[in-house]
Amino acid sequence: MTGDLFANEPPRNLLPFDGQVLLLRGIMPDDDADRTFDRLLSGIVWQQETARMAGKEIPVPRLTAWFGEVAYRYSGVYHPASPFPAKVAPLRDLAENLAGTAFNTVLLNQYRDGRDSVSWHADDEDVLGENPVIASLSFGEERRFHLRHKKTGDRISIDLPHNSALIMGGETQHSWLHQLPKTAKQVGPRINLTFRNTSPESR
Ligand SMILES: O=C(O)CCC(=O)C(=O)O
Ligand SMILES: [Fe+2]
Repeated sequence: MTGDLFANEPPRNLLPFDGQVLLLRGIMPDDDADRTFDRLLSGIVWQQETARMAGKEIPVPRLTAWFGEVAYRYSGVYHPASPFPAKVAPLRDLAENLAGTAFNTVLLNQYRDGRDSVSWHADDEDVLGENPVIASLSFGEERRFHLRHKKTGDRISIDLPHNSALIMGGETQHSWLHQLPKTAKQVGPRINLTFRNTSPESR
């Protein structure tokens, strides 16, 4: 018994228009969520990717990992298919159940502290198809997530707690950008898994 009067309410759409964003809390028992966080932090081979900006290779302000049943290209880098490891496979099953759709790729982000971030973007690559459903699982430190409408400038702010899932669907990626800004607060690491359904890319 959590004492939360609304614990069993269906989640409501957090966007006012042009898409659907749902936040689901407590997606697994707390012990499992804590264990999942520890296992991902220590058991995933985290990469420091770089992005080319004004002719220079700049380290992206977070660590990443990628797994998928199909090859994928992001930031111009070709990633051959790489099967889901045992630590991630059950999380895919959970994401599929929560979102009601199948996923064949996952991008993991580790935000080591408040200096790590992801800047404004939409997950609108052609290989994700029209109106993709994306399930984004959060473990570890709570961080704030922003959405900004591309035309109206409307802004939405959502705190993403440990052991939660953010499901984005409908027109969200056409109409809205999202970011996870840096914070001046002293914060510990956060891990995010972004499950997607991607069409295969050829080299
Ligand atoms: O960390 C997050 O919650 C968002 C990550 C994200 O937007 C992405 O990987 O495309
Ligand atoms: Fe994204």
